[in-house]
Amino acid sequence: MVTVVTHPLVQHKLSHMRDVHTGVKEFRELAAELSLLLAYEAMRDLELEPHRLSTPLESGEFPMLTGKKLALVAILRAGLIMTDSIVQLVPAAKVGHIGLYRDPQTLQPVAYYNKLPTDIAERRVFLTDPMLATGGSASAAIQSLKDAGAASIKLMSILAAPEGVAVIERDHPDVDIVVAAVDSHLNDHGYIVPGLGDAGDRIYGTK
Ligand SMILES: O=P(O)(O)OC[C@H]1O[C@H](OP(=O)(O)OP(=O)(O)O)[C@H](O)[C@@H]1O
Ligand SMILES: O=c1cc[nH]c(=O)[nH]1
Ligand SMILES: [Mg+2]
Repeated sequence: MVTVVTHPLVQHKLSHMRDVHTGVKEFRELAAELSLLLAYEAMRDLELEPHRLSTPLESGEFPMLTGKKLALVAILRAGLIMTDSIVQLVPAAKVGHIGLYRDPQTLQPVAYYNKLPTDIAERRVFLTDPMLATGGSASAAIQSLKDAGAASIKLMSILAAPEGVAVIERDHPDVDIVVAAVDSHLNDHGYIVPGLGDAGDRIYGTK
């Protein structure tokens, strides 16, 4: 299932991220803010259970998070900006990292790092990468999460191409996707059009 978050705040911030005139500082801030808004949607179905506590006026039962513990997993590099932001909302979550880069010629993902919480199998996993383009990187990252035992995985991206969404639906039909927009198509270099350019380079100022 793909959820496109159409909230005006999300769409407004995304348009600023797309703008070629938006500089590194603002791009980074927007990515972090958008990540919080996407997490608000992606975490909508977290379970609550009543907890007894006293307000200054009376005692009662009030809802608090329960159920499975959480893990945030970033696909390096660009996914880091998202986990760094979202962990503010769920400070008890563990954070994992999967290092992948996309070979510019073949567009195939190349793995270079993997560090996941040892109890990932018992956690609800929120995998972050701002860009879902061909879907190769996200599909490989989901496979390595499953190989490590993860059974509940949601993918959070800022922008997707229809091609990437189709790859995840084909390879991992059990994984829900939350995005701010699904764009038109990929160009010959595997870039999302109209897109926002190279997310990693725009976040870290490497171009
Ligand atoms: O869906 P795909 O076609 O696999 O492309 C998407 C990947 O490309 C970008 O990373 P990149 O390879 O530029 O690495 P970086 O984050 O280190 O810049 C992006 O952050 C995704 O991980
Ligand atoms: O458009 C794209 C495609 C892959 N990676 C990016 O950062 N941007
Ligand atoms: Mg990049």
